[in-house]
Amino acid sequence: MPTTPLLLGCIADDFTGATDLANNLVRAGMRVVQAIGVPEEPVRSADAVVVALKSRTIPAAEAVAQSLAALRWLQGQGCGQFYFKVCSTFDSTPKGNIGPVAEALLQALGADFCCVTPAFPENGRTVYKGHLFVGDVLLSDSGIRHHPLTPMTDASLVRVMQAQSQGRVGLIEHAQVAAGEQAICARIAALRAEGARFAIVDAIDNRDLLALGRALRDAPLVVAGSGVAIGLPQNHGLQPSAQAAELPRAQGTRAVVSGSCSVATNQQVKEFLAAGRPALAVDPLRIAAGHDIVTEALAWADGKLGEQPVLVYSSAPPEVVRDIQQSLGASKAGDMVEQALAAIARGLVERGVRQLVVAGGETSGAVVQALGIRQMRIGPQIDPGVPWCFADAPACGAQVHLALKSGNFGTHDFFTKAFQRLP
Ligand SMILES: Nc1ncnc2c1ncn2[C@@H]1O[C@H](COP(=O)(O)OP(=O)(O)O)[C@@H](O)[C@H]1O
Ligand SMILES: O=C(O)[C@@H](O)C(=O)COP(=O)(O)O
Repeated sequence: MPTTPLLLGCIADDFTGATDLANNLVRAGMRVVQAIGVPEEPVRSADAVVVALKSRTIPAAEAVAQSLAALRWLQGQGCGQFYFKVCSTFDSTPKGNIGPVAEALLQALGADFCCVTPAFPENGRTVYKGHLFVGDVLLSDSGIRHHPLTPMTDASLVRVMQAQSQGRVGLIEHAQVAAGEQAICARIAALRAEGARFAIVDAIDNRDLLALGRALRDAPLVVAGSGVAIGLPQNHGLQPSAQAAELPRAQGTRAVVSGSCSVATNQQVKEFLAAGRPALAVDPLRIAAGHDIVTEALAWADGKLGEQPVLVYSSAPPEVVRDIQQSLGASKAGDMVEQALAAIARGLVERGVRQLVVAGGETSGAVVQALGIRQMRIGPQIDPGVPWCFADAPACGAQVHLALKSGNFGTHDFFTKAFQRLP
């Protein structure tokens, strides 16, 4: 057992999501350690641990098994409350994995109900009447409808969650959330009395999330994007803190590896190219044809690494991704590209890159695993949802600053701005 029990035990379904959650907890006053997979040793000097899984798109039974293993470890650390971090765009397949994992966690905790909301207003994710908006448009009209692995075509979260769950899904509407903690608690009690297992919760601004956080003080489980995290540390007397954890000074050369095909990332790649910076495109069809893309990319990087960041990317617009998936299959194309980019990232760190931005959740998972990283310290925020982190990368015998950027997060100039934010 650690010296003091953890206040919050978190399980994130992907690696960028985990840093996003850790970032919001740190800003709201918690000391947070992010573990890659279930840790083998206890964590000391932390209020919360975020266990990062890569379970968003794997078969539901595997996602359940991994999440339960994480839960057992967190329970062993004395955690009093648990947080299942899902994507702010509710990315999931028709078979899950949000519903099956949430139900398994509830059962393991001996609980019968939990609130579910991906709302993250600071990043334009709001929920109203149970419908998820991304910026000004419904989820189903946003770029997420073209996601390579988890295209989201229905904005009704009650419907999406119900399709993945055995238990009944209800709704806590904005009027109740805006009325504050007591009204939310009353609505939760009513839904539980009606036999609902889940409630999608409307939230359109941080005030809503803070009220929801207070109402969830005694909830055993929360299923949410990172937004709700801003409202939980207050329940332990912790105050928001603008001071992110300090990280060591940055060293080495800089690189960006991007496997995200999301709208924001495509724009960030475009802006990097337009500035005439060194960039290399990776073509999935050439990987499939047996070309040694990894050696080619690293040979290219040998001549380019220096003062300015380099970019290696497979990011592409939806019509190009569609063609590639038609010829290779979506899952095979995804795996191949992830493995290639992960091997390239490892080669870049072996060549002295010590400041690495990775764009894409699945891509980040593959890169972090290839670097052998087990734990990350969370540092200053670059943009909402994306902090710098610092980690030992034992596979390369190095320490590295890493920014794991969710596909749709970050401003257009993220791939250059990020490096200016490091001490
Ligand atoms: N050009 C491409 N064609 C097909 N699939 C691709 C291409 N580039 C990347 N991918 C795959 O698309 C998926 C993108 O997911 P991810 O890395 O999670 O990004 P995001 O954070 O934008 O969702 C990954 O599995 C990646 O390997
Ligand atoms: O909640 C979010 O949107 C992010 O934290 C996240 O999980 C995004 O996933 P990717 O788009 O796959 O990076």
